Amino acid sequence: MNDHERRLASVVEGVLESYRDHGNINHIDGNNLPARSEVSELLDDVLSIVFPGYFNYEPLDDLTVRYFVGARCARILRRLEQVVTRSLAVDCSHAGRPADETGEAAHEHALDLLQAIPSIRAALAADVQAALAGDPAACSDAEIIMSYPGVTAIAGHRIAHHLYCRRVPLLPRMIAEILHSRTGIDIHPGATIGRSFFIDHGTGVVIGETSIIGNRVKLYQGVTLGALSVKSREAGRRVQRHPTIEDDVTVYAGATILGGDTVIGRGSTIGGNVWLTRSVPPGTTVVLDTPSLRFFALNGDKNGIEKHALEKNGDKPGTS
Ligand SMILES: CC(=O)OC[C@H](N)C(=O)O
Repeated sequence: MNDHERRLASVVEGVLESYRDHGNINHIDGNNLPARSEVSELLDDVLSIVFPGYFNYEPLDDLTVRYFVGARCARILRRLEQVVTRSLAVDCSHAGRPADETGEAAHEHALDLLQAIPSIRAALAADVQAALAGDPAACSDAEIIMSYPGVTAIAGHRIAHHLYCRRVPLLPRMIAEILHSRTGIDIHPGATIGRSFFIDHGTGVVIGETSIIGNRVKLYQGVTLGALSVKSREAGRRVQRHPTIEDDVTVYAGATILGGDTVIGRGSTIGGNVWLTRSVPPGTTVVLDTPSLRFFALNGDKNGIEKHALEKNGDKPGTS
């Protein structure tokens, strides 16, 4: 062995020793993990049948769409089976269970997701409509579907949430993080989100695992629906850690709403940069009085509070 080879051998020994010392970040049990790139491609395949014609080069018409959907469904089924099998195997290995029945379970999960596409599409049709109705800058469905990060995020979320609710491990979170890196919007797949949901702009939005969001809710960039304190995994899993946002609420840019007991009552408006850790009743407008950093929360006096904020700040509450 020359000096170069000796040094290389010693480097390898050092790395192997670190594997023995820090086993929690090794995956050396012989099972393949789902690759991030294949999950990303799988997500694109699903999106291509959810929004047909928008994300594929071949033009579709009444005749070709049937063959397109057939071919894509077959490919999604095969790819999903593979990644779900591997995801289930990771869970089995953590729990010390044999992974012998994962293939059959994966087949069921894959079929189940494909069967859910029509209902996922129904929800997304309402989300796209909410974007068109809620943003004067939006010109068409095509513009929204092809360019709005909020719509990409909610589309992927509705797919990931379906898998999460059926207890598919790992994969829903991988989908969520792929969407996070594509859009800047971080929605945990566990979050429950109602109909006609719209995130405008979107960068920096964080929606935690146990958040519950009602119908016709609109969020702007930088909104956090977060946990009030970090709990241990065991304690945290049993309780709601993130807020409930009731129907018809708008939350403006940069607002932070925290805690599992925090309920934003229906029809409320939460202004830009507000920090909120307690509930507000229906119809409340909460704005940050910037000069003195005090909150104004008035129930049912939307005009009064907005006027006050205008007088104080010389600007509109919230930003868009
Ligand atoms: C969004 C958020 O506050 O997350 C905090 C932590 N990851 C939890 O889920 O409790």
